[in-house]
Amino acid sequence: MNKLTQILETKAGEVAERRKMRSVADLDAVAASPVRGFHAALQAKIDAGGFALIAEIKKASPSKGLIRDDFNPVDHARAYAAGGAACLSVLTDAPYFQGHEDYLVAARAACALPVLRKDFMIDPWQVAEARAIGADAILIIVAALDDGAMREIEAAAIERQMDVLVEVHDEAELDRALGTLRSRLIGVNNRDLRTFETDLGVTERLARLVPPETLLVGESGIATHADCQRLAQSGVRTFLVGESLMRQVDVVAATSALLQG
Ligand SMILES: O=C(O)c1ccccc1NCC(=O)[C@H](O)[C@H](O)COP(=O)(O)O
Repeated sequence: MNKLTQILETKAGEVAERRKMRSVADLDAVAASPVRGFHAALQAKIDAGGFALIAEIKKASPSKGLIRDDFNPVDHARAYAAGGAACLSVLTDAPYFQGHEDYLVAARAACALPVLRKDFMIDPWQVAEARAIGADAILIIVAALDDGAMREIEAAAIERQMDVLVEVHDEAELDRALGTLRSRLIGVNNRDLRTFETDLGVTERLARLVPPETLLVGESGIATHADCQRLAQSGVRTFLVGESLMRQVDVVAATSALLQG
C-alpha cells in the first residue's frame, strides 16, 4: 500500500470517530472569527509585483520524519508574517505529521494572515470542523477523491466563504480539477505523494496547461529564491514552502530571503 492510501485509510477511521462527537450544526454554531481572504491575500502580493508565499507550519512529515524538535507554531506564525508571507498553511494531521488543531488556532491568533488547514479532506464534515477552529481555506487533494466527493467538499467550503486550494500532480488530475471544481486556486505538488519523489519540473510542465485566470501555486521541494525564480520563468509567482523554512534558525530572515533574494 502506498503512503497516500495509508494516510487516507487512517483518516477515514479518525473522521468516523470525530463525527460521533460533534455534529455539523454544533461545529457551525461555534463563533468563529470572520474568514480572512486566502486567495485575495495571495493575489494582492502578486498585484503588488512580488512573489506570494504560503508559509507552512510543519513539525514532521512521512518523507522526512521530525523536521523541527523545538517546534513552536506561534513563533513560526509571527516570523513568517514578519518575513513577508501572504498566508499560512498549518498541518493538523497528527499520525503522520505530528500536527494538531491547536497549532492552527494558536498560529492564526498570533498574526493577521489567512490560514489554510493542511490536512487530508475526505468528508464535508471536516470542512465544518476546519471553519470551527478558524481555518480560512482548505485543501482538496485530487488524487485522494472522486469527482463527487471533491464537489461536496468544495461546496461545503464555499457555503462557509472559505477558499479552496486544489492540489494536483499530473495532467489528468489538472483536467479533473478544472473540469469538476469552481476554485481557481490550483497547487501543483512537486512531490509524488505515493513515492515522495520531488521534482520542480512537475510545476514547470503543468504550468503551461493552466488557464490564465487561475492562480497557480508551486508546492513542495522549494528551498531558495533561485527555485522561486526558476518557477517564475514558467509564470508561477505563488509558492507553498514548508520544510526548508521550518529548518531555519532565523525564520524572518529566511522568509524574506526566499521572497526577495
Ligand atoms: O511532506 C511529505 O512528506 C508528505 C507526504 C505525504 C503526503 C503529503 C506530504 N506533504 C504535504 C505537502 O504537500 C507539503 O507539506 C507542502 O507542499 C510543503 O512541502 P515542503 O516545502 O517540501 O515541506
